[in-house]
Amino acid sequence: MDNSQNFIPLCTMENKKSDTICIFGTGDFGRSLGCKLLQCGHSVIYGSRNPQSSSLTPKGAEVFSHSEAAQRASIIILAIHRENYDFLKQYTEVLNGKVLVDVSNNLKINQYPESNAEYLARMVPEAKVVKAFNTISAWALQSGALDASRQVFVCGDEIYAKQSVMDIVRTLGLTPLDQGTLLASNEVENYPLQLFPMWRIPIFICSGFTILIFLYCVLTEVLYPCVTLKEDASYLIAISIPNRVFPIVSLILLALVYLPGIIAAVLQLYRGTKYSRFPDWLDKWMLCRKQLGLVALAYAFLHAIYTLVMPIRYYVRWWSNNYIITQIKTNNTYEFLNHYAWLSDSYVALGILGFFFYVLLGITSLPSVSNAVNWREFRFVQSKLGYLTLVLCTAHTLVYGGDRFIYGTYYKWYLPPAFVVALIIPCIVLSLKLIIIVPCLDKRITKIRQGWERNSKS
Ligand SMILES: NC(=O)C1=CN([C@@H]2O[C@H](COP(=O)(O)OP(=O)(O)OC[C@H]3O[C@@H](n4cnc5c(N)ncnc54)[C@H](OP(=O)(O)O)[C@@H]3O)[C@@H](O)[C@H]2O)C=CC1
Ligand SMILES: [Fe+3]
Repeated sequence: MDNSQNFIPLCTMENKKSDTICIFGTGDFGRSLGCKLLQCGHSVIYGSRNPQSSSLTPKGAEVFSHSEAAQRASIIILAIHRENYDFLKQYTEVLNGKVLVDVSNNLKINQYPESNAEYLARMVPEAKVVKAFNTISAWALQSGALDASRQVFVCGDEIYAKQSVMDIVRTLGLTPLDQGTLLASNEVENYPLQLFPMWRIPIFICSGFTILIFLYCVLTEVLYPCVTLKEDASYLIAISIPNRVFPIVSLILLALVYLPGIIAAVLQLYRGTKYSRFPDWLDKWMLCRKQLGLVALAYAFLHAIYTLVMPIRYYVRWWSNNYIITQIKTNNTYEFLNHYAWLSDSYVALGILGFFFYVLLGITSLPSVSNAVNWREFRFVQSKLGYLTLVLCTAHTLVYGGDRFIYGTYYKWYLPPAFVVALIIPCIVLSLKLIIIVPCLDKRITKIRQGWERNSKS
């Protein structure tokens, strides 16, 4: 049966606003959306199980039975839970050719084998099902607090139906994002249920390293002196230990941003082709590199701030006063060591430059900035400047370590393992990168990446 005559695409704003929009369900979402539609100049009617007793519906909207309401409109928004869709079976006739907007969400990701919108399309095959509005909450529609969620994902198989819904979305001051056909509805329905999916692995890795290194520092710098020397060094927990943890974790995370790219290059070199899938773990790792880098930047920021407050710390002031008083008492002047001045200035300079490029990397990863550069420029900044940052930060840590070990007046036995932990991954990444950029390997990898080389291993 051809029902295309039943549905007339809405082309102009004038048509759009005069066309009646029907909402099935007078619950929270139905009422909020209806209210917003009325405010924006649309004519709204409701379809309800109990048209007489629906007293909470917004002023200016009439409430009818489902079949009567459906007859009066060409667009019907279903503000009803999927579990209650069964009643629609009795109205398939009147719903033929109408645009049915599915706004439903589920309680769990992939709760049903097929998406709610596909389920609806199967139940009312002659209707034009469009998925929309599920990412906007009733509360946000009511209170106008739409700052965080102005985007409305829209998908559907019928292009005109989808276009009409997108036009309505625009008249509400929201931004429609075309997600394609109903095949995308599963993803659209899962979207509001996700909790920072791309951030999970970075936060997990970062928390793991933070806890381990923090515990190591507390054990060696607080508990060990407490047990062996009966010394209370617990004040170190507030600033000294975090300021050891943040740079170490930051450097490790920055190296972990570049490690998957190197593993991928080694794999491609080994396989001799790019036409072969990476293992799943590598894919996931590659996808969360930006988030890893941003967490690393946050830790670098903390390290910078913690370092800046050093001079106003009681412990540091006491230590430096004591140092001067000791010289006076012993009538002794410690000589100025030129190489020591060089060493300490070098690690500070390397740290400042490393931090500067770190921030630059963070800024260029912002969508508004990355949109302003082309792909090659973006790759240049993220890759070349990224490696430069890694080199500077690794050098900063190495020189700082050298400063402590060679000339430091307070060399401690527990520092070398901490430096090894901080430097091992960055050093692996940098050495592998040095090997990969050897001209013959670099040429080969360029060939592979441009698809000129395929071999039997693919
Ligand atoms: N609340 C929110 O913030 C959001 C909700 N949604 C989606 O909107 C839909 C509605 O949610 P919400 O308004 O919160 O839910 P409510 O429970 O508040 O409202 C659901 C409405 O569905 C109707 N209904 C209930 N049972 C049946 C049935 N057996 N047969 C026919 N109609 C029935 C009722 O309307 P009546 O009595 O008039 O028939 C009821 O008011 C859901 O699919 C939800 O996932 C999407 C985004 C955000
Ligand atoms: Fe530092």
